[in-house]
Amino acid sequence: MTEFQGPVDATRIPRYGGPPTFARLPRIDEVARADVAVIGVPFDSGVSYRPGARFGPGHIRASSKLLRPYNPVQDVEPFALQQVADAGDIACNPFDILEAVKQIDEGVREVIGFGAKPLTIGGDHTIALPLLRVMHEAHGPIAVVHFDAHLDTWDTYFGAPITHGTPFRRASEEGLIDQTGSLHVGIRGSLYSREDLTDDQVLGFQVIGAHQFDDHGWRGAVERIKARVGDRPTYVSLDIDVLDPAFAPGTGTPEAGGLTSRELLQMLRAFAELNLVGADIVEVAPAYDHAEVTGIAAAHAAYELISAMAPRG
Ligand SMILES: N=C(N)NCCCC(=O)O
Ligand SMILES: [Zn+2]
Ligand SMILES: [Zn+2]
Repeated sequence: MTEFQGPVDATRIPRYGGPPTFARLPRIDEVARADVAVIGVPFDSGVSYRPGARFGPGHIRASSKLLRPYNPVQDVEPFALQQVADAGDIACNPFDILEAVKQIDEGVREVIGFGAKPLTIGGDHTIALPLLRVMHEAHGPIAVVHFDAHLDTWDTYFGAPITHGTPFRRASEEGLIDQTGSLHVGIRGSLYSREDLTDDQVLGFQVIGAHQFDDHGWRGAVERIKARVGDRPTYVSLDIDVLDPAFAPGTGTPEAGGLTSRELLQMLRAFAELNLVGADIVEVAPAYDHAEVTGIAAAHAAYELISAMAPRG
C-alpha cells in the first residue's frame, strides 16, 4: 500500500508549534504528488461590505492545528487514504480584479495539472469564478452545490461585473455550471427585489432556503442535493456566512437566521457519496472573529470535505 505523508505527529511536536500549513500537512513541494491540494487565495478586493477575507487563508490554517488523523463519523483517515498537501497562497493583485482572476486561474490550473483536486481557502467569493473556469476546463459543465446566505447571482455592483456578489451569474452565463444539477443551500435575508429569485432560477439554480431547515432538517437538504446532483462531477462552494453569525461571526456580509456548524458538517459528511471534484471555503474575515470560532468552523468543514474526497475501499 502507498504510504502518504500525513500531518506532523502531535505527540512529538506540540500542536501550537510545527509547520504553519493546513492541518500541519506537508507542503506540496515536499511530496512527489498530491491527490488533494489546499490552496490559499488571499484576495478580498471584490467585497461589497466589510473587507478582510484576504486574511482568511492564514486564519483557517492557524485554526486547523487541532485536526486529528481519524474522522470517526465518516470512519476514514483522510490523510492516510490520499496525499493531501498545502500548496501555499496564490499571489494575486489587490488593485486589479481582472488580473487577480487571471492569476487565480493560472495558479489553480497548475495544481490541477499536478493531478490534485483543489480545496481552496479564500478569500472573498469572487474567487469562485476563476475556480469554476478551471473546473469546467477539466470536467465540463459542473454541478455546483453552493452553501451561502446569498445567491451571488447578482449582475453588477457599481457597474463592476466581477465581484463577490456575482460569481455564479458569470459562471452560468459562461456555461461553466450544469444548469440541471446546481443549487444554493442556506439562502436567507433580504434581497434587492423579487426578480433576484426569478433571475437566479433562469441561471440554473434551485434554492434550499435556511428557513426550510426547520421543517426538513439537514437530512431533507441532503436528499434534495443528492437528487439534484446525482453522480455528476460536483463542486462545493462554501461561503462561511451560510452559518449563523453565532457560529461564524468572522465574515463580511453576515445575515441572521443561518445554519449551525453541526448541520453544515453533517451535510458535508454525506457528500462522501457524491462525485466531488473540488471545493472552496470563502469569506472568512478574521478581524470580526473571536476565539477562532469562524476559523475552526471553516477548518472543520475543510476536514469533512477532504474526508468526503477520500477513496473508499
Ligand atoms: N458573497 C457574499 N458573501 N456576499 C454577497 C453580498 C452581496 C451584497 O452586498 O448584496
Ligand atoms: Zn454570502
Ligand atoms: Zn457568497
